[in-house]
Amino acid sequence: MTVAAATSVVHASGLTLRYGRTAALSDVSFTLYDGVTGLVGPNGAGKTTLLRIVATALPPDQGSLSVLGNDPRTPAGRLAVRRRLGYLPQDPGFHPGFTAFEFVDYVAILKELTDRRARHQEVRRVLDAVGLSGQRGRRIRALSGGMRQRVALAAALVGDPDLLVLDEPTVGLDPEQRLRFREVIAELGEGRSVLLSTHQTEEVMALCQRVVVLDGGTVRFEGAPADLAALARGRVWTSGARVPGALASWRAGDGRYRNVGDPPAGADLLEPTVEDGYLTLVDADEEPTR
Ligand SMILES: Nc1ncnc2c1ncn2[C@@H]1O[C@H](COP(=O)(O)OP(=O)(O)OP(=O)(O)O)[C@@H](O)[C@H]1O
Repeated sequence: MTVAAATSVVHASGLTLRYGRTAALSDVSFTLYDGVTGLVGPNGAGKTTLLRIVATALPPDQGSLSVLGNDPRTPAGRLAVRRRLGYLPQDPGFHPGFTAFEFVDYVAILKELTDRRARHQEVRRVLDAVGLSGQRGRRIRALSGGMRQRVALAAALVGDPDLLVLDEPTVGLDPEQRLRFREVIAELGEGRSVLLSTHQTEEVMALCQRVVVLDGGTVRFEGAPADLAALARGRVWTSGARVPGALASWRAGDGRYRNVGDPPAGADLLEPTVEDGYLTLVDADEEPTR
């Protein structure tokens, strides 16, 4: 047994999935450890598809996958994974007539928490963890988008799972809620494994110990956020005007342009960010062609 296999929470090798003629994932391999891992990539990169596969909601066409030491290809393996998994899908499928408490309680019943008293205690605990204690009697249809997102996260936390799979958990949240959410997720990442997708590269820097960049259904990078940023070292500079040949060139708040690409001689180089590193790998303007 290799060291990675002994300590990894998820190990994927050669995952491939097609939707008809669309190759959503092609030969995807990665390893997930304890802590928070961010999955980033442009629209259509395959992030939701990969999260669904890890959460055992979708079987891959090819490739091998081990989740929490189980093989999700077998019914017993899938059951073992689902008992220890919290999954926040992109569309949690709320019944709008449920209250926040009723929805999370419903999920807790599906998670086999049969003792009513203990279950209700657990529902109150997870609603409290996401700061919704005061809203638990309100109907989901009357909650704001950010509150609904928190209800969905609470549902994913039921039973204190060892692995959390969160599909764009901070989408639609205001800056204050996003900070609070990040705090909750960072705490959750201590002693367990969290895999989350996000379009926010600053979130990766703030929250994640590791990052996986997916583009066009393939893994372009896997490692620490600082190493992703370092890919752009010597390739980020400022200028007074937009640089047409750069990979990316945008006007910053100070009126100067920040450019990523091949700098001209004598360029005014800047310290790269995670976003800069990401832009060296992924052409943000390119539409997926598969
Ligand atoms: N049910 C489906 N049927 C057909 N094609 C699909 C289906 N779901 C996804 N796709 C296609 O598979 C590819 C990957 O989609 P996926 O939703 O996994 O990407 P994503 O990275 O999560 O995108 P986004 O950032 O926009 O949410 C895309 O080309 C998408 O159009």
